[in-house]
Amino acid sequence: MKTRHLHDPWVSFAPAHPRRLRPWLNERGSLTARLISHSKQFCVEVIEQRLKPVQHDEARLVKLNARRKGLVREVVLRCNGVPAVFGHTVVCPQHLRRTWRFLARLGNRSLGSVLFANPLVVRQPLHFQRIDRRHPLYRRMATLFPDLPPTLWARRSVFLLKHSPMLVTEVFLPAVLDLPRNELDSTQTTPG
Ligand SMILES: C=C(O[C@@H]1C=C(C(=O)O)C=C[C@H]1O)C(=O)O
Repeated sequence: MKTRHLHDPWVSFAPAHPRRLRPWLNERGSLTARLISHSKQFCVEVIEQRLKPVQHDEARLVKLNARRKGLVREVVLRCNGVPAVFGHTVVCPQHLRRTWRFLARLGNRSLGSVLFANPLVVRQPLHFQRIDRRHPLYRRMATLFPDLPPTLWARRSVFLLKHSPMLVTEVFLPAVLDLPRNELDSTQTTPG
């Protein structure tokens, strides 16, 4: 069922267009795995991982008092050396001591390689938003990438482990559309 909340710009359905982006937006498995399967070379570039203020809607999703700082991990997922996805992950610091303690040692390994390997991790539904310079994540990306298009598609979801939430937001850069299709795409193309 499609839901659009009056004051929440994140929607529960992926857009129909751009058509070539849909398989990426709708990917329910690891985005890392999909990027790897579509590129010759893949790497995670960690931009920063530290305590910093987070947006109120993010704080609410990770059960963080909005006046406190969250642990924020920002990465660029590069395919064949080209930035393809900007990853922005938020957790409440108190959950770093136990549930999400692996984050301290993750480094430039993909978060997805750990999350999707743990059967106890539950992913809540994805939500989507087309962001522009009015959104703080877009403005953050503008400091990292020259010549951004005026709008970018983003998706986010909460990963739960022992009732501790981790909010993962992924913003898709134009280079994703240039990645070659592969044999999986023909079986997984979203109809319509
Ligand atoms: C959740 C995943 O992990 C990816 C890797 C990230 C990281 O290393 O910080 C962040 C966002 C994700 O795109 C995934 O691969 O699906």
